[in-house]
Amino acid sequence: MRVDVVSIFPDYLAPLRLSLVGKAIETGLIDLAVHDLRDWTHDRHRTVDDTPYGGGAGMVMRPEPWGEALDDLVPAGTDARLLIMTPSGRPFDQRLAAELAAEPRVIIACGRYEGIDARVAEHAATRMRVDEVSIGDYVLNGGEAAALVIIEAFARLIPGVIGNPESLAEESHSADHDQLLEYPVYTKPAAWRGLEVPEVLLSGHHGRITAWRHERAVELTRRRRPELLPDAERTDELEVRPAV
Ligand SMILES: N#Cc1c(-c2ccc3cc[nH]c3c2)n[nH]c1N
Repeated sequence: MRVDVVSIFPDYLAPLRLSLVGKAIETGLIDLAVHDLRDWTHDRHRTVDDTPYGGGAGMVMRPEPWGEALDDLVPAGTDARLLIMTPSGRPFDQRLAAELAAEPRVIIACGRYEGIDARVAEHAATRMRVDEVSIGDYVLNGGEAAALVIIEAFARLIPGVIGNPESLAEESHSADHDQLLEYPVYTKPAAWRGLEVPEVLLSGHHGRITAWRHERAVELTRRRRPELLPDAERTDELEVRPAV
């Protein structure tokens, strides 16, 4: 998979060279290129922003550099998916991560200031698939942090990136796990600061362990994210429980 990221702060994406995503890049599973949007400006000050039409605070990113960047990165006839990071975008979730993991080509546009001129998305959509995406209902200063999150989320789903693909199956929000939150995990020592590992996990009884883990996953999901519960697991009674 080829991933291009365009930003005025390309160094912000340096952490992608670390850890699992970094290994995937080294082994060629992912071909990552990070670009400085200012390389597509032509004035002495390498200007990427201007005042907003209609007034208002802040500045808006000019369409011309973005248009030229996308022309170069996505030649006519190329099958590519453009993600534009924006707080007003569609919520990013595991389903979209899985979709992106199957794409041959993803370009990620990281805006700054008050955002990117709306015509960039409009024009790009005439020749590629465009998704305006948000990683959550809070406001960042730019799209780079969101790009890091999204790239990590989909890169780890690419076959070969995670050593043991079985570990993907039981994760929170994974389609294989009924969209339940992940059950609590424990490791040695069996007793730590007076706190014991649940006995069932020491029993070696795999059937009981699987059942216990599912119960904990449902309980946790009901308490923290009831909207994720399948209908069969929902209960209407108000559960007063310690906030954990
Ligand atoms: N994705 C996402 C975002 C953003 C975001 C994205 C791009 C820009 C450009 C200027 N400000 C931005 C905020 N804020 N919160 C999110 N979930």
